[in-house]
Amino acid sequence: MVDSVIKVSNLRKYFKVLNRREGFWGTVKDLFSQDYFYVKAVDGISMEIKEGEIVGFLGPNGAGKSTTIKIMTGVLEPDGGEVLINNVIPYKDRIKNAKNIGVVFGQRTQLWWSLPLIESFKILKEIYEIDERTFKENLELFEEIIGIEALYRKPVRQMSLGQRVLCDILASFLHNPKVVFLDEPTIGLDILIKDKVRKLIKELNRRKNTTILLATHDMNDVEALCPRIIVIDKGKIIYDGLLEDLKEKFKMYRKAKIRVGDNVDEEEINKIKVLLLEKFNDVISDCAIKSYWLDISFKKQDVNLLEILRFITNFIPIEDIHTEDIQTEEVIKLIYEESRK
Ligand SMILES: Nc1ncnc2c1ncn2[C@@H]1O[C@H](COP(=O)(O)OP(=O)(O)OP(=O)(O)O)[C@@H](O)[C@H]1O
Repeated sequence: MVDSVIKVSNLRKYFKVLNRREGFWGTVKDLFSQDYFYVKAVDGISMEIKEGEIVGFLGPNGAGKSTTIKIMTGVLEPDGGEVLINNVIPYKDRIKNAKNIGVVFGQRTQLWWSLPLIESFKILKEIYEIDERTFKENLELFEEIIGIEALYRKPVRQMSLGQRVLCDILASFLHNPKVVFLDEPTIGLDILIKDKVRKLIKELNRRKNTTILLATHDMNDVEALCPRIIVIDKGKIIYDGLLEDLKEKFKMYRKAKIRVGDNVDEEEINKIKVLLLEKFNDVISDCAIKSYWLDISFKKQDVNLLEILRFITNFIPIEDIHTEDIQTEEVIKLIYEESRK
């Protein structure tokens, strides 16, 4: 049986936050204030992730993803519950935990800004006590997967964001950790580099059987890398399972993209949107306006698309229409909505 490398049970982390007042005198009064409230950043999370799994960790802003990762990496101590990363309690044994894990925060680098990349790698070799053979083997593997030898002499500050992220990912795998935490690794990257980053993550996971927890808002990351996803909202898990199963659950939804005539102005499109949502409020889950397009997500067994089209043409002309299955992004949105009902 494959072991669980990440084990978390009823994990909790609450932040005490001051109720701040406005203005100069408000700030002065705040200095003596006891008016606190608690933010339940992580509110009873449990999960088990097995060796070699890549799991997408999703949730809207402020859901508690980074706080959970900070607890798993030993940066924060939880207020309750249990956490074991490769059988180590991270906040109790930070050094041992650090040897088991790799971390990449998309917006920050762990590399030395002014040093050539290879020097950063050499420092990491010393910090993590990587033996010569492992170091050499990993550099050869990295070379084989993405060929970055040309970057070795380049200081990190001279790299493009994409090059920097690729190097940060490599650095996080250099000491052969059991688990790698990736927090928004593709944020701000262009589409080609995103693709390269995803391929690199996939290949490193395949070659090294590393467990990866990937926090992201980018559904293309999820599609490309994560068979399983854990979705959290307001500090609680609202879905833990296969992405495919979740899509199956919402497969009754379809999306119609409807192009209205050029002579229809924005105000009219907005009016139609309101009317549509009124008339089909049980079956249309979402209606967005993008330039001259109306993007409508609807439950296909409950309404015939022709009914919707007929309704629209009562008011404005339609020039074109495409239909497609609902995308992962909308599926995730639906699960957020369902959990908040
Ligand atoms: N140091 C802190 N002090 C007070 N509140 C905090 C602190 N860190 C996080 N929070 C709050 O805890 C909640 C969870 O934040 P967290 O950063 O974990 O969310 P997230 O899911 O990572 O969000 P995002 O996708 O925006 O990064 C938020 O309400 C946030 O404001």
